[in-house]
Amino acid sequence: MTAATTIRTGPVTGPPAIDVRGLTKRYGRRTVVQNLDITVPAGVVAGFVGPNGAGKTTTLRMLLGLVRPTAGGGTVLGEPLRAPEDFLPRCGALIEGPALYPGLSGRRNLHSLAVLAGQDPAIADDVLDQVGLAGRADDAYRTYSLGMKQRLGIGAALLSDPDLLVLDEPTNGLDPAGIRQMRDLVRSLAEAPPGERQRARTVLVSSHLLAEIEQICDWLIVLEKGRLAYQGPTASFMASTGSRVELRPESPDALGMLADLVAGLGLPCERAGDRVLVEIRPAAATDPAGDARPAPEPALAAVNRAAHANGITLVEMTWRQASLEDRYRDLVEVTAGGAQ
Ligand SMILES: Nc1ncnc2c1ncn2[C@@H]1O[C@H](COP(=O)(O)OP(=O)(O)OP(=O)(O)O)[C@@H](O)[C@H]1O
Repeated sequence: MTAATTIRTGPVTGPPAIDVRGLTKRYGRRTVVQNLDITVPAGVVAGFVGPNGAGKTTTLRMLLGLVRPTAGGGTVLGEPLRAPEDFLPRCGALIEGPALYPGLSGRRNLHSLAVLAGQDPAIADDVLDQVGLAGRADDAYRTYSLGMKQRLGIGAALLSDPDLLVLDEPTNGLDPAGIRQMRDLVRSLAEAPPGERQRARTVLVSSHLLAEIEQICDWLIVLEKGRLAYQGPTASFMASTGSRVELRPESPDALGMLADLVAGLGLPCERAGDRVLVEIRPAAATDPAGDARPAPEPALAAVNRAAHANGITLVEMTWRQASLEDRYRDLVEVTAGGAQ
């Protein structure tokens, strides 16, 4: 399957792939997942992000019927969470390192798994191609790099042609090249060659590598201390981040007046070296009541005009959009002191 011949099947309208409410897990007196409402539309690549110990693996295990929730319920692929036997045949998962035979080749490993599952072993060859291992299919598994082992593990999860694929930290321990290959693979898994796959495939991938998630996921779920910190389109998450503009006047003597002018326009700012740093907050985050602050570009134009009208020449205006990391840090601060 090549990128040129693939089309995206989702996101699609229709019932969500995952729709759970109040999902909670307690171990003894410790609540490790608290009251999660998660909705993942069918056909998206959804990123499940959170620091170590946030409860990602526990949640994924609950969604796959491997751990019984203390409270909460809902549906996976339209079937009740409490009846995993009804949806598991349509799921594939890589939750822990793949359990494959070191002495067998990649092909033999997948053939054996297919036969054990009562499937046509020929599917193993398609899957090897899909995960980029066709060229090394006959080498022993133990000779594979960590990235190749992970990709073969994903291959094993793909044997049943699942509608929902769950991958727990597939980039863990990989070098930058391995991460890049995994990123391309994960994206391609929600796509399908024309005519081959009529149903949308949903991929739920967990990671603490926010930059990776930002690049490959349409949908984002952020977990912090067992609680939901954000859920929605990745693009909306990014749009709700603020940005910062750095202004450098031609003369450092103008810094004080420039800062006053910017503050007079209602924009928070501070002086730093030969610059004035202006914070441009998204309107919704700044004032939920709807008292919108200027959007970045009109705000910049207003700053520029005010500077010019007061005889200040700006020799630099640099606009830096806050990264996913910045936004994530904000969220983590807000939700700190959560479930545990
Ligand atoms: N079987 C268990 N018994 C007791 N506590 C558990 C059990 N499984 C997980 N926990 C605790 O639940 C919390 C969440 O763990 P979990 O593995 O779900 O987090 P995570 O977000 O996947 O973290 P990581 O990225 O480190 O794997 C941790 O504090 C962990 O120690």
